[in-house]
Amino acid sequence: MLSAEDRQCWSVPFAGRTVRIYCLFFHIRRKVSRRTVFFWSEPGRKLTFAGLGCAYLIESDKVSGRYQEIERRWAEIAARSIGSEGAPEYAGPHLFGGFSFDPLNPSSSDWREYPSARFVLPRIMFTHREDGVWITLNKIVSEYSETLDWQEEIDFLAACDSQDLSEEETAHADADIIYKEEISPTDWMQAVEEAAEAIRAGEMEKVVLARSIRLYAEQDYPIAAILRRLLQEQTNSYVFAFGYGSSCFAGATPERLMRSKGREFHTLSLAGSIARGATEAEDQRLGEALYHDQKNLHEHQLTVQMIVDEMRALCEQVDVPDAPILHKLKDIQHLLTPITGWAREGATLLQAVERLHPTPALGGMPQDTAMAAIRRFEKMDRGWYAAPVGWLNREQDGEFAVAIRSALIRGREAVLFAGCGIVGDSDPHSEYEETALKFRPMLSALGYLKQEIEAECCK
Ligand SMILES: C=C(O[C@@H]1C=C(C(=O)O)C=C[C@H]1O)C(=O)O
Ligand SMILES: [Mg+2]
Repeated sequence: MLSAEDRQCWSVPFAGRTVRIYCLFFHIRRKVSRRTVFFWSEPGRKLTFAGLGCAYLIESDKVSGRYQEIERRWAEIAARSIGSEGAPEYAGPHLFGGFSFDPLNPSSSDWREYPSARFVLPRIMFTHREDGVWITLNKIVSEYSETLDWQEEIDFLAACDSQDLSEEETAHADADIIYKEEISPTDWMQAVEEAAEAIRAGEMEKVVLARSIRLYAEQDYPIAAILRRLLQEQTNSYVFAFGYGSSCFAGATPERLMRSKGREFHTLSLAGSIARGATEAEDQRLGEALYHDQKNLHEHQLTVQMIVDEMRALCEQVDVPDAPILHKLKDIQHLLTPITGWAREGATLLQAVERLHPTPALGGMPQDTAMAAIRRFEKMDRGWYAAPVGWLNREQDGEFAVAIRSALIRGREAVLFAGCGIVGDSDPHSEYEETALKFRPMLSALGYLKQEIEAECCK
């Protein structure tokens, strides 16, 4: 165990100096192309993981059965892990990865590095908690392997020089945007209107429609600096990044899908949104308006209903409060209902993920009709956007969040995603405005909002 000098900043004393974990990882990735990296930090930042390299890869291109395949293959490896006895709970072998939103939707070239399911046991993993920092090294060995040799990992970590690292630390995220591309707002609002009509005609109850914005910058986007900004600005959200090959999918999502520890299962319904106010009084007024707004309550309640039904199938006992609470983030406030359960014997985290995904907060209701409507109306590939991403430990416990407020970044190009729940009385213009709020965390991390403000000031 290493002691952290500056616990607030995810710093570790390493190779004679203090480095920030996210810098270390994304810096190394930039230097050594085609590296696999991930980053995961819980809301409140009590637990942060960062991983580098791939000791073992588990993928599935199955349309159905992808959750079972990942679970089965991880259980085989995890059951045979040696050498980590006595490691603290959050160190030792952990598996990180995610699923695509809709394996039935044809995949676009943007998402070529993000298949239907991809999970990685990292070669090197940092765990950062309030009580310390651990480094885990993973290697797959067979009964014929000779002595274990970690020299390669150690040399690899020692190879990053401090000067380059400090450059990465100070690199600011404000890449100049030279080009912005998005689906025409009128076309998107037209799709929302058609979806709302289909709902009023009784075809379904709710569907979540998303849109994307594509940005081209003058230089490559600096991933470490983008993560630093997300960590600083989105304190109530999970900050995540999955870097495969030349791409990095990163974001700051407030939405837990499922966390399991033994038989304790924790999930939530997060749906229904309004802006934050410029003053405390305005903020309170907006919060009150959201809390009593029938359209938003309906959007929220459909999600609660589906999650509670699925939780009842998985759990012996399910607890759900009668009313939601307000959940305030930097740019937006939501309705949130926490839902907990005591799992039936044998129920697993990935079974829960399979049952819940997509909840009506990301898909709609009924699920199948909503998925077909998304394919018809959206005309884009969501890839891993709005899909489950997270981690599992050796006991098959872990946590998954849905990857919203996110962007797929490749070199100088970034594609951002945001969506919203459409119900019968949705107003296309307000839904468009709601997606605009949901783009803000990533736009700000990419340095775009600052430029917009500067442009406004210069007018
Ligand atoms: C789909 C997104 O957000 C979801 C939709 C919400 C809504 O419509 O009110 C609220 C939270 C999320 O469950 C997104 O951020 O892209
Ligand atoms: Mg909404």
